[in-house]
Parts: sequence; C-alpha cells; structure tokens
Amino acid sequence: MEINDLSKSFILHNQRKNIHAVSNITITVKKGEFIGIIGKSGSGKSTILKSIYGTYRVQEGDIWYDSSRFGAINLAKATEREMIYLRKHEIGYVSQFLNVMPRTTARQLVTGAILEMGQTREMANIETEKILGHFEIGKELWDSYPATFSGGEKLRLNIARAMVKRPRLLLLDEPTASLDHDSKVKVKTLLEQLMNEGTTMLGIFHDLEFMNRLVTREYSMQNGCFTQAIQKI
Ligand SMILES: Nc1ncnc2c1ncn2[C@@H]1O[C@H](COP(=O)(O)OP(=O)(O)OP(=O)(O)O)[C@@H](O)[C@H]1O
Repeated sequence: MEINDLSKSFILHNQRKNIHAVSNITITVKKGEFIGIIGKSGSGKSTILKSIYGTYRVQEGDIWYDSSRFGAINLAKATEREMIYLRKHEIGYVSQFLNVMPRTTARQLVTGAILEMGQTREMANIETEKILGHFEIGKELWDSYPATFSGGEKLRLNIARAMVKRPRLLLLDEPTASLDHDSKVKVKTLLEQLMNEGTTMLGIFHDLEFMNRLVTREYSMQNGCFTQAIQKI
C-alpha cells in the first residue's frame, strides 16, 4: 500500500471551526509488514485507519492498495461498491467496539464471516468453534446474542470475527486496549499467525512495547503528522 500526501479535515459547523485531523501523511507499506502507530489522543491515528477503510472520505491525497481482485486501486477514490467488496474479502478492521447485529448469535457472527470468504459450511462450523474456544468465549455463550456479553467478551468476539477472514490487510485500532494480560497474549499469538500467513497490518497500540518483535516499523504522530519513524525489524 502506498499512501501519498493524505490530508483530512473536519468542519465543525456549529463552532465554525476547521480541524486538520491529518496532514500530508506519506507512507509505503510492503506486503507482510506490521506498522505500529503511536501518539497522543487526538493526534490523528484513527483518522488514518478510517480513511484507508473508507469510513472517512479523503479530501486530499491517494491511498494506493494492491488488491487481489482489482489490482492497484486508489481507496481514496474507490466506489462504495468496491469498498464493500474489499471490506468483505480483503481488508479487516478491528476496534475496541463490536457492532452487534440484532438477533445474531456469536456463533452465527463468526460463521457468517467465514462463509463470506467462500468456505464450505462444514469448514466454517469447525473453524468457528476453534476460534471461539481459542478466545475462551464460554461454550454457554456461543448461541447467545453478543448484546448481553461483557465488554471483554464482546471485544474478543470482535477480534475473532476479523481474524477468521485472514484479511490481506488488517487495520487495528487499539484492539487490546481493555483486555487483560492473558487475552492480550492470545491476540498477539493470533496476530503472529496472521503475519506468518502474509497479512499486512497497520495498528494503533497504546502499549506498543507489548507488540515488540512483531511490529516491523513504528511511527510517532503529533498534530496530524508523522514525527518519527523507527525501523524495528
Ligand atoms: N468524525 C469526526 N468529526 C469531527 N472531528 C473529528 C472526527 N473524527 C476525528 N475528529 C478529530 O480529528 C482529530 C484526530 O482524531 P483521531 O480520532 O484521528 O485521533 P486519535 O489519535 O486516534 O485519538 P485517540 O487516541 O483518542 O483515539 C481530533 O481532534 C478529533 O477530534
């Protein structure tokens, strides 16, 4: 992926203010790399990820992504239909929050994600149980609605759902922020597996130390700009 001169502002109409969330971000990410981004709250980290994922429309700059379906595609200018395809098949996004779907059980949520990738139902069922078990989501919860889950359970399910898709590009927005140590270790192990399978990752981590030996390059952000880049591996 190649991001060139990405800038994004928000206009706050009620305050007649223009917020420059990110300015002139340029970065090249090679296949299989794991980029870690750190910076103070409000420095623009999530805005970068949301611009790549198409949650935010980019005003200036290009985000060239090497898609297996479309070839080189500029995500800054992609159509909604293209973005929907990419989100379903190639680009994953994990945040601290789970958007629960009404009347969908934890099992259905994960199985549905696997089926979207074209797996058989039999394989999807096996893999669903494997991943729910791995994240220690109690068996009694598998056929329950996640709306009633605790914060930690929701988060683990969220990560599980994104990971089973084995995305080509995975965006991580502080996914481990509210996890206990054991759950963090589990996430790290799975991220390591994904890396070994060739997934490229871009992640915001409050505690980058924890991701040590996985992150290949680290960027620091301040006021919407990268201020430092450190090659870790
Ligand atoms: N949808 C939005 N509307 C208006 N302003 C926004 C929006 N999203 C982000 N901003 C503003 O853009 C700036 C950067 O926000 P962003 O969420 O990217 O920061 P961050 O570094 O990820 O912060 P945090 O670590 O707290 O999540 C902030 O000043 C924020 O208030």
